[in-house]
Amino acid sequence: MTAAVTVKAHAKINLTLDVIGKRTDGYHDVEMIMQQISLHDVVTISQRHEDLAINLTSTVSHLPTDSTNLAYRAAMLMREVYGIQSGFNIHIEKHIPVAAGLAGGSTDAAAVITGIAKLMALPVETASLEAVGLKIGADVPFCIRGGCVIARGLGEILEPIKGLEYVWLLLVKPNFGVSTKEVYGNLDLSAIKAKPNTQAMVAAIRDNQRMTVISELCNVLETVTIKRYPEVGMIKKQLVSFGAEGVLMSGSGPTVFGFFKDLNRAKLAHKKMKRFYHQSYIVTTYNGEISHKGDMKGEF
Ligand SMILES: C[C@@](CO)(OP(=O)(O)O)[C@H](O)COP(=O)(O)OP(=O)(O)OC[C@H]1O[C@@H](n2ccc(N)nc2=O)[C@H](O)[C@@H]1O
Ligand SMILES: Nc1ncnc2c1ncn2[C@@H]1O[C@H](COP(=O)(O)OP(=O)(O)O)[C@@H](O)[C@H]1O
Repeated sequence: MTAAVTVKAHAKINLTLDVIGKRTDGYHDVEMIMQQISLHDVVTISQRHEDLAINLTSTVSHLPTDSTNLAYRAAMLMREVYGIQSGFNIHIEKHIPVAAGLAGGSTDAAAVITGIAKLMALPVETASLEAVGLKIGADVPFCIRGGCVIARGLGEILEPIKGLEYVWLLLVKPNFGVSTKEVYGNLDLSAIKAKPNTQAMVAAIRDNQRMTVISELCNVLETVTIKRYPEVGMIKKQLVSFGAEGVLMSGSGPTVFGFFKDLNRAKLAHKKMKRFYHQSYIVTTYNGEISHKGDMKGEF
């Protein structure tokens, strides 16, 4: 049996995000296009033969190492669902900013689920692992699937689509985080004026119509987060003034991403934004190892 498994846990952005309605359980039905990006954590998992403990370590001191860490919960759940009689050591090399709208916690949980399945050579289908992932959070099934999808339902009904081709993006995370629960909780569906056109975005991605992709960027959760944190709107304007062709907040925020024509323009804007926001990263879209041209964790 393999001694340790290492998984790259990629972050995501939302190219569109629509909320269709509120459900009776308090959750919301969504329709959104999710795209993985090159920025990733590195999650290493090994089996503990001596006990049943989950021993989690990470490179950042403020990240919880107990059952409030989604990666920890994922390991507990895998043990329970598949009757695994051993513990696990999990190490997270953290690069994705926390509480940022980039699915940092969800992707670590997804990496633990797929990592344990591989480590233990479990004969399971991806769909079963996604069902386990949904018990942790709405974004976890997508993080297991990867690439680019239209996500519906809570975010777990996944329709894979052709991914956005290699695009240079600058991510800027303000120096605060937001709670996804609070953002959905403060959403007033009747106040939403601009809704995404999911099919128009799918067609623009498929046909590689860059300018149409940019004009179709739309996230209804901006109505909540930008109202509460005007700084997010200011970052969008700053990115445009520094050369971004299109800008949008990812997920519930507060991270903003901007599209850049080439790496040089992205680097110029990055230099300017980094003076105010140390958590800013040049990244690319990510559609799997084969099509990807490098290994960037956001080191620019
Ligand atoms: C907004 C999005 C967009 O991709 O991402 P993030 O900004 O979190 O990255 C997702 O919908 C977030 O997914 P995720 O962060 O996994 O959500 P969960 O942990 O399952 O839920 C956190 C809270 O958000 C609310 N929630 C979440 C998903 C959903 N479809 N409807 C909801 O109302 C619920 O109040 C829930 O208690
Ligand atoms: N492995 C993890 N990485 C990041 N955050 C985590 C992790 N486990 C639990 N969390 C918690 O989950 C919350 C949401 O973080 P994160 O998943 O990064 O944000 P988002 O859902 O906005 O993408 C934070 O309060 C954070 O403390």
